[in-house]
This record gives sequence, C-alpha cells and structure tokens, in this order.
Amino acid sequence: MAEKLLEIKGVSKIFRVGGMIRGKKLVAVDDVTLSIDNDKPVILSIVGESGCGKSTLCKMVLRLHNPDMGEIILDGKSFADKKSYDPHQFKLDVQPIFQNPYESFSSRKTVDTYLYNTALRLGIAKNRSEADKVVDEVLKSVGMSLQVVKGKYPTQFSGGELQRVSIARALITRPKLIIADEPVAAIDASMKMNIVNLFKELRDKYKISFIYITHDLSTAYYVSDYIATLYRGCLIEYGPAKEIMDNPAHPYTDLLMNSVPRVGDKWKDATAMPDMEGKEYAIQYCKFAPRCPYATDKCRQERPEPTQMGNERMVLCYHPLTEKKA
Ligand SMILES: Nc1ncnc2c1ncn2[C@@H]1O[C@H](COP(=O)(O)OP(=O)(O)OP(=O)(O)O)[C@@H](O)[C@H]1O
Repeated sequence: MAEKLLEIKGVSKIFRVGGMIRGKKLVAVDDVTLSIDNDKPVILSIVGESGCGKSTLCKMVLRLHNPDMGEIILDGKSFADKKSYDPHQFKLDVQPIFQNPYESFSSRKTVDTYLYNTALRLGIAKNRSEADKVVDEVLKSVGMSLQVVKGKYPTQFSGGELQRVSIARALITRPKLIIADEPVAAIDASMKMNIVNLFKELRDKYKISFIYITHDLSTAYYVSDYIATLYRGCLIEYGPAKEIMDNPAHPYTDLLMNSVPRVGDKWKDATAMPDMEGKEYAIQYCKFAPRCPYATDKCRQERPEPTQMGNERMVLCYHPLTEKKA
C-alpha cells in the first residue's frame, strides 16, 4: 500500500472558451497540489465560490477530464501510466456521488435495479442471492434496508432518502475514496446534516476518505478534517478544517468565513463578481489582488509561492492574516 491514497501534483486544466478563432484560454484549475494519506481516512472539503474550479478538479480525479499539466496518482499508480492503471480497479476504488439524486436514477426504473446492476456488473456479487445480501448490507449502512427500498421508484423517496440510496450504491464496490460533488445542494436544509453525518460514520466504519465539494460552509465546518480553498482555479489555502475556519490565513478565506450564516445557506452573492471572472482567471500575479484589502505592489506583480505554516497548513499569500494577528 502506498503512503498516499491520492496525490494531485501540480495539476492544471485549460479550457478554450468562445470559439476556435477569437476564443481565449481559461485556466480552470491552475497548478494545484494536494494529497490524502492512506493510513488515516479523512473528509477533505473543497470550498470556493461558483466557478472556482472545484468540479473540474474533481472530474480530473474521477478521470472524466485529463489534466493538461501535472499528474494524479491513486494508491501509488499514476493515471498517466497505462500499464499500472487498471480501469476496473479504479471503478471499485473511487466512487462519485452527484448533486441531484433524482438525476442519478431514471424515474422509470425502481432504484433497487441500480443497486443490483452495480453489484452484479462489477463482480461484487456472483448471482442474485449474493446481490440480495450485498444490497441489503449497503442500504443498512445508510440507515435503510432492501425491504424498505425494493420495488420503489425514485419519486417515492424524499431527496434526502434518495441521496442515501446513491451513497449506498457507491458503497457497493467498497471504495477507498468517494467524491461527493455538492451532495447536499439539492436537499432540504433539515436533511443536510444527516447526509454529512453519514460521511463521518462511513469514514470511521469503512475507512473511506471523502472529497466533499461544497458551497455550504457550515456543513463543511462540521464535517471536514481538512479544507482546501480554491480561488479562480488556484489552491490558495489548505489545512486542518477547524484551524482554517477559526483562523483563516488567506484574506479570501477570511471573506468566505465572514459570510457563513447557518446550515444550508450559500455565500452571499456580494462575494462573487461574475464580470471579473474571466479577467481574474487570466491574471499572472495574485488572482485575488484586485479584490484584496491588503494587496501591495508585490501582489500586483508576482504570483505568490505556497508558504507552509506549521506542518499541515499552506497559504498562497504574501501577507497572510495570521501574521497580522500575531
Ligand atoms: N467543459 C468546459 N469548457 C469550458 N469551460 C469550462 C468547462 N467546464 C468548466 N468550465 C469553466 O471552468 C471554470 C471552473 O468551472 P467549475 O465547474 O470547475 O467550477 P465550480 O467551482 O465547480 O463551480 P460551481 O460551484 O458553480 O459548480 C468556470 O469558469 C467554468 O465556466
């Protein structure tokens, strides 16, 4: 077993937007480096406002996009190395959970069909009776059961219940890593905590690590072991969740934390400036400088290098707030 479960090393993704001739390059993910250890399962939340590159980064980890630069390594095997990379094993090891559970299941099929298909197709169960056991077990791990779910269609469940079924489906392969892209965004506020609590339970019981992409900082605060803040494709702050949220070092993380009200609320639109988006992505110096109250000439000339703060924290800023508070 490799020391790291996941290594994202200097990864970038560049899209061409606005047509071949007059189009521009958009660096949606810009030289991001992050990792998750193998010996200690964690919940790593990736936060940042709309369009900061959270989904693009996760799509690269799910192998739905290839990085244009850098490398992603899962359990010691580089995605780029076709010899060591086994697509079947990858499907078992890494499972996605998407935002809207009603879009994950067709309204014309009973939801247990999906669970049986996953168990049989991926070779987790050899026959129907083995699949019965596997499906019942995963449903019980999310507080449901085959008896309750069998024969029912998606519309017969609430959003929260159906998201539990999608989580059960992801558990069938006994994954090492689950990538949950805004899994509570389409769910009633009262149910959001139930779902994120489940992530904690599954982390502890089955030793699964989670990458939790969210706009919802209050659930991120509650559930995360680590937080990574993205801004215009750059990883601008990373570290233990409580430390970052209680004492952010990057002025942008500070801005986000100050706009967190309660479970289910997203950041206020005042923090987002969509008209600036394209321009900020193209900036070669600190991308947050145009909005930063502490920006100096240096910030407007050069891109900061990652600065380590203790063993586990990193900030991409010439003037971290902790320096000011010290
Ligand atoms: N396939 C694509 N082609 C061109 N541009 C894209 C593509 N996918 C994403 N982008 C752009 O890349 C940037 C990052 O998008 P991404 O969806 O990763 O952000 P996000 O942080 O996940 O946003 P949201 O929270 O709204 O889902 C955005 O400007 C987006 O418009």
